[in-house]
Amino acid sequence: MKAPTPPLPKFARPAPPRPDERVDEAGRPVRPSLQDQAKSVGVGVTSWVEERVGLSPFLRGFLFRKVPKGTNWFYTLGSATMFAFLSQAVTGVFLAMYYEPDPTRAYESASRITNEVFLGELVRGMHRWGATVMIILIFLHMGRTFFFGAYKYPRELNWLIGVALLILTMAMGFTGYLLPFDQRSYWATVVGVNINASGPILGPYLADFLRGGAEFGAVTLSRFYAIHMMLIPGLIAALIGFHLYLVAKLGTTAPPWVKPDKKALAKREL
Ligand code: HEM
Ligand code: HEM
Repeated sequence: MKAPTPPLPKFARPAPPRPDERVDEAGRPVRPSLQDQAKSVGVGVTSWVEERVGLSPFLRGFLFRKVPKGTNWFYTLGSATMFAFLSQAVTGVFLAMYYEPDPTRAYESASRITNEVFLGELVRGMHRWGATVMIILIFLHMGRTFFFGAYKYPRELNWLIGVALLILTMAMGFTGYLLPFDQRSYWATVVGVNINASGPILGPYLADFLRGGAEFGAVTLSRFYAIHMMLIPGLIAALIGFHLYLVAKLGTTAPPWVKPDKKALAKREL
């Protein structure tokens, strides 16, 4: 008699038989077909990861979630903003490989990127114009969510996270602007920091924090560089993650001209 199989721990699921472990009715091993062998290279790797990570229910829920009738191109503006940010991150990392955050070297290193580094002019141009594109897209996306009433219950928190993302994105533009360290970027930043200093109560402290003391100098540049390269991108990435989690959890707002589908609402499908 066959020995009973020991019970699996509660949390474990029996693994499906692998192509090379299959047996026929008489219990003889079945040679995997060529197709099975080919599958085990690609699909095998994904299922190996999936069996251990278990992300597919989450991904399926996110990628195949229902969206209301009437969803149109305006709904792509959030994703477009996200891709602008990703493009900024990729081009920014390449710029950081050549850029030197030192007052005596910054201008020279930035012009070396434009004039000498292979494709440097293209990458720097993409980063410079990408910054403007991201700001335009974020405002258009904010306009879409405002005019479609997507800030109302239950999405108020997502709107507030959006406001934080807007402020952080503008702070990226401000901190990045100093980095080329030419006359224009230097004096524009001096003016910007002085405007901050004129704010009530916290203003002078914020200006001291940005300058790294009472005077503009080498510390100011490395501070702006660290804030631009690490602090704010980390915050933006984390907030985008939370923003998207809420979009998936709460669903998408229907356009104002589409009547709510009461049946779907009752079933909490939208
Ligand atoms: C992870 C993300 C990012 C990294 C690693 C990064 C890195 C850099 C570096 C190394 C520079 C100096 C090179 C240069 O001046 O050409 C720079 C410049 C700049 N960055 Fe970023 N950046 C990032 C994201 C952003 C974002 C999201 C924005 C704005 C929305 C932005 C706006 C700027 C601007 C305006 C400049 C000045 C460009 C110029 O005048 O040449 N950056 N960035
Ligand atoms: C880095 C900036 C941002 C990124 C990457 C981003 C990304 C997204 C994405 C991908 C969506 C879902 C698709 C869509 O509706 O477009 C979304 C929805 C939403 N976003 Fe943003 N967003 C950003 C900034 C903002 C800002 C500035 C606000 C408002 C102040 C905002 C408020 C919202 C709201 C309320 C929704 C829900 C829309 C709905 O239910 O129809 N987001 N965001």
